[in-house]
Amino acid sequence: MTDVLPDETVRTLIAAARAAALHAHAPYSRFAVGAALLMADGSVVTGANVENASYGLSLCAETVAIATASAQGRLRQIVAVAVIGGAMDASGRPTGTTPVSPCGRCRQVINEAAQMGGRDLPVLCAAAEGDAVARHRLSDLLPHAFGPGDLGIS
Ligand SMILES: O=c1ccn([C@H]2C[C@H](O)[C@@H](CO)O2)c(=O)[nH]1
Repeated sequence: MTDVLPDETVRTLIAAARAAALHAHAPYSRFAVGAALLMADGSVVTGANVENASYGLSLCAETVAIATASAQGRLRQIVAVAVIGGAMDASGRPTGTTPVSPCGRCRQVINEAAQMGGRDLPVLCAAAEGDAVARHRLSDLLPHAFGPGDLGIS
């Protein structure tokens, strides 16, 4: 269990999420989101939002990152999540200084990784620019969650 993330780790994860957001496919909302997962071995897995012409089929950055970790057989090894986002400028770079918080569906997707990994994940919420970081725990963002334990799975 990662209790308190060192500031350097927080900065590294946010930088990775910002780099990932540059690959967002977000021509409809023009809101780029990047997510970075800290893995138990110290490596980082990232994702960016992938929108769709059928708007409701769009994939959030956090979900893309978690699916990538799962595809690598590492769903249980996620120890922290960072998310950043912001409105894209003309060149496609996310902008702004207001931290972004995971949407409700992403909180539930993060919860699957958290509960299967036996952790209460730190979720770091930052903006495209600036130093503001809101440090949450998943259990604060999604209290009383429905999860694998409700189906007898651990
Ligand atoms: O937690 C979130 C919230 C929103 N988005 C994306 C979805 C859509 O592409 C864009 C605007 O909602 O931001 C994410 O990637 N993660």
